Amino acid sequence: EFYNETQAKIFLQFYEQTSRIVFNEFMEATWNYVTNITKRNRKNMFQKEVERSQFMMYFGSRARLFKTDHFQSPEVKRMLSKLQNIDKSALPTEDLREYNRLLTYMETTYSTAEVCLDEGPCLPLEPELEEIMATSRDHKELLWAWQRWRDAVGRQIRPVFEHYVRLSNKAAQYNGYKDMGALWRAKYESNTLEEDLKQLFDELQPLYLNLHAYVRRSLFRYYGPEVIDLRGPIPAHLLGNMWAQSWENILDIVLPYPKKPPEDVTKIMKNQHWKPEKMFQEANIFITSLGLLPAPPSFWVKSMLERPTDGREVECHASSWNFYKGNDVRIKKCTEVTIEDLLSIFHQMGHIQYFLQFQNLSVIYQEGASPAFEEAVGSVITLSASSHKHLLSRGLLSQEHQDSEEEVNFLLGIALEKIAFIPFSYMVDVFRWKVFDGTIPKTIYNQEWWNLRLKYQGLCPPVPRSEEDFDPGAKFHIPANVPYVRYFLSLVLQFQFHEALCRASGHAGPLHRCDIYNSKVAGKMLGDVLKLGSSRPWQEVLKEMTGQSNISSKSFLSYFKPLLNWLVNENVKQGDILGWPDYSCSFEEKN
Ligand SMILES: O=C(CCC(O)(O)[C@H](Cc1ccccc1)NC(=O)c1ccccc1)N[C@@H](Cc1ccccc1)C(=O)O
Ligand SMILES: [Zn+2]
Repeated sequence: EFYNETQAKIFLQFYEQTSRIVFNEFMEATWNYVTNITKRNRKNMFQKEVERSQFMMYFGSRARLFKTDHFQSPEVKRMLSKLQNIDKSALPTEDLREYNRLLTYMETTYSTAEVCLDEGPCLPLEPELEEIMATSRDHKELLWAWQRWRDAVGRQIRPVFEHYVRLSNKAAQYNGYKDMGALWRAKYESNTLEEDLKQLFDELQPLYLNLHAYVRRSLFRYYGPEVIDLRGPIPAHLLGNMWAQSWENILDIVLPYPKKPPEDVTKIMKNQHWKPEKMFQEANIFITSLGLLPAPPSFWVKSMLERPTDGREVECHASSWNFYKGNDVRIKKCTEVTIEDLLSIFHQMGHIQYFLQFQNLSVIYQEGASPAFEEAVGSVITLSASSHKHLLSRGLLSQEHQDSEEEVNFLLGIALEKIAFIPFSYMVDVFRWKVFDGTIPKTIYNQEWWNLRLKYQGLCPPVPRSEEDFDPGAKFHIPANVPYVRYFLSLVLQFQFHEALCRASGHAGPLHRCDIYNSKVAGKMLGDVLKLGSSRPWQEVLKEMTGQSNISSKSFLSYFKPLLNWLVNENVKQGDILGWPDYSCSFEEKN
């Protein structure tokens, strides 16, 4: 019955006013729960979630009634079509209650899990277990933490995961998609997404294969032939990270020129008595130096910058929050004083900057141009912040210049974070898309997870796995129902942004020496992208910023070109092969 455009505009106006209130109340209730996990707060969160879903159902179903074909305004068309995708809110009430119970159970199990020593304390993931995975060089201790975390989390999530999958697909179908993977992919407004992803992955593969071979050789030297097979996959507990997703913490083991070790920025931060608040101020200083918006006063009051010491249970995985009310934006992070956490804070402050820049847009457009844009904003600033030039200018390094060998050491450090992340960030949703579309049935979830870990990352489990285990459940985004391919696309996009911002700031020379700090030109270029939110297709936004309308691996490859030459040389010198033809970590004869 609503046909004409005028009524559509009135309908959207009405949505505009009411949605801010509903979303604000929902965000407050969710925030109260994740920063103080109690029964009462959970009940209140569920109540607000039901109200939000009823609200979305009302507007989502009415938005479908408009025949927009002959509407004049593309804006009205775009807004009405975005309103129609209401995700889980499309579920009937009983299914929705069940789904929310499952989601909260999985996320809370992950957030409150800990591993107890036979006698004495129980260790949570952050910071204790992550600290062990990052710093221990005893492969038996690493195995202990790796295996016990998976026992504590993955095994608890396994029984409910198939119900989560079933209800996710039901919700997707109510929204007109064949399964939840299709709904997630639709967010990228591209009908060539999967081919584009595959092409980007193939273009980056030579970098990864050479890094993998080089790291395997280094681990072979360090842990010996009983642990490492030079023609096989690498055991997943030896890479300095609970999920082997980024390997920067084992730079000391793999350092190309050990006689010229880089300064330990974490140690310098601790010597200079850095505190979490100062780390956030440091990121704020960088961002405002670009002429972008500062974190508002309420940010410093309302955020949770450290794990509380009053015994409250909290969700520690870092996240940034928009409360759709004036300038109320917050970060929740259990910050430790380390360089890794400082860079993670830059990532979070990127999300905050997006919120601040698009806050005058319609609520419907208050999101990134694509989920990859949201993730790339903070990470592109991190690329400048982690440069030798920047850390030196901020007093976090004291050694003036880097000779060519020190530069290789530096580039390898960045490669351990960024290149290692390529296959992991690609495969997490390859796994979930196959689970959603039924290619991977529930009987072989774990076996298929490890088949993909072997195929893409060249890793294997350090001990035999079974279908009682559910190792994907040990990674936050899977119990938390957060899509992951956004980080793969962000990995490529952040270098494309970096090159464009560096060029705009007048940088000349190798990309890895660029620091856009203080560049108002770069800041304006970035701000103009963020102001658009999701009001325009991301391809148009990218074209305006970089001149290209497609995501391209060219910038990523040119950033690491100097290192690739060195790695290829090194691997040839060592006679190392690329890949892992011995496809298993045979446990028997080694341990
Ligand atoms: O998970 C994160 C950082 C958290 C976040 O900022 O991406 C966070 C994830 C999250 C948490 C709870 C609910 C939903 C998503 N995302 C945000 O806070 C966020 C996302 C979109 C808009 C606004 C905020 N990083 C990923 C990948 C990554 C990114 C960058 C460097 C290293 C690693 C990881 O740790 O595996
Ligand atoms: Zn993020």
